[in-house]
Amino acid sequence: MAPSATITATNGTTGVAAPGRQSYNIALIPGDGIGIEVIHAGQVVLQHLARCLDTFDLKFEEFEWSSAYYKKHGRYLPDDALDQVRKFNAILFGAVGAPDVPDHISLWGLRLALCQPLQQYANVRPTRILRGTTSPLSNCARGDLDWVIVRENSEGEYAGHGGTSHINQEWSVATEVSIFTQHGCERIMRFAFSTAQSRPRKKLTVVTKSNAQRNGMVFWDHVAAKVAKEFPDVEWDKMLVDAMTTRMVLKPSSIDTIVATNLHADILSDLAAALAGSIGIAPTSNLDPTRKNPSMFEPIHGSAFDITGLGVANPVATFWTSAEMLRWLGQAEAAELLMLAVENVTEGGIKTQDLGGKSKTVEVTEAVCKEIEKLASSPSKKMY
Ligand SMILES: NC(=O)c1ccc[n+]([C@@H]2O[C@H](COP(=O)([O-])OP(=O)(O)OC[C@H]3O[C@@H](n4cnc5c(N)ncnc54)[C@H](O)[C@@H]3O)[C@@H](O)[C@H]2O)c1
Ligand SMILES: O=C(O)C[C@@H](O)C(=O)O
Ligand SMILES: [K+]
Ligand SMILES: [Mn+2]
Repeated sequence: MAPSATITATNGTTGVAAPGRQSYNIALIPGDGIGIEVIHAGQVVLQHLARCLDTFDLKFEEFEWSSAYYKKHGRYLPDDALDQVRKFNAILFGAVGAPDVPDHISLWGLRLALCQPLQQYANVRPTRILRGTTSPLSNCARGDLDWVIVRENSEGEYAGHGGTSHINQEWSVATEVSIFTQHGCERIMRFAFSTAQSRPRKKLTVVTKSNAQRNGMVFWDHVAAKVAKEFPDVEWDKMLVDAMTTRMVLKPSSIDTIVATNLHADILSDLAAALAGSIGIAPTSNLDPTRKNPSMFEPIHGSAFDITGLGVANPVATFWTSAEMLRWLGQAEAAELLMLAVENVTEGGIKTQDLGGKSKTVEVTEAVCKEIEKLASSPSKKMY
């Protein structure tokens, strides 16, 4: 058998391009609100891409797990949900959250109920300014903001430890305990250092709060320093999370790869997306780097109740997410072509309102499909 080519992906991992024609089974979980709108747009674009390139196949199966399902069945997922999704090569997820369900029920019922048991411990959130879009920062050129945020995705502030007692008493008490384990910290640090190593600048910032959080975060720093020794070619620094927000705004070009805890990175990544132009463009990969379980890909944003049903949701975050999914599956060329098509469209001014445009979700989707067709049939297709 011919050896497979190794491809370095922007999500900091290596995908393996198989020698023959590949077919991938994708589980679609659109979820709630605009999640449904953007995932269907993503499916259209992915199907079109596969058809135009004709080098691999995609098969989709949609799952109705959502807040509507919860209201009907009293739970977000059936008992065998994990067994069902394990049969797929990847999961494309929209968002979960409904105005009439408490947010902690929806998040723990669906997103965390999938990514935690599937050991998708690395949450990867690249951000950059796409062609034809601008940063709200006045002196930030396109190349000045090109980051990858690595979010610890299995423990920390999302460990699920805590409780409430003496409810409705004057002495009510609630705890939310952050957990930092050697295993969890080491694996995410190793992933982050190797992500930094795979990028041209080989530069990592470890975000912390070890001045105030004197146990977990001191431990986090200690593990970072230990793992750093395995990566002598990666230049790294450490920054308190509050100061990191100012650095992101004032000195964006000083940053390349970032690693932060589950909560810190959640907050920093929404900021990063906004600084790159909009939360409507930013992708997320929930990766199980061991590949024992399927990884899950989703736009960074939520279900956006305020714009649900208006047809104005930006599908670009889902398109970029889809490109990251293809890269993870070993289809790096298709991913490149998809991103080229997306940026040709944003550069051409076909943008939703969050990017200052007037186009609807469906218009952006159609424009990206047309662009894919053009690029796929162009004789210089090998240029991307
Ligand atoms: N991973 C997830 O499933 C996920 C992520 C974030 C929030 N949520 C849930 O979503 C619900 C709403 O949360 P929120 O309002 O804090 O965050 P949100 O990301 O849904 O929306 C924040 C703001 O950004 C805008 N926005 C988001 N995506 C957009 C897009 N694609 N195009 C244009 N504008 C977009 C929204 O209109 C809103 O004004 C809550 O239930 C929350 O728990 C889920
Ligand atoms: O914090 C979360 O996990 C929910 C959401 O804000 C996300 O970023 O996925
Ligand atoms: K999402
Ligand atoms: Mn978030």
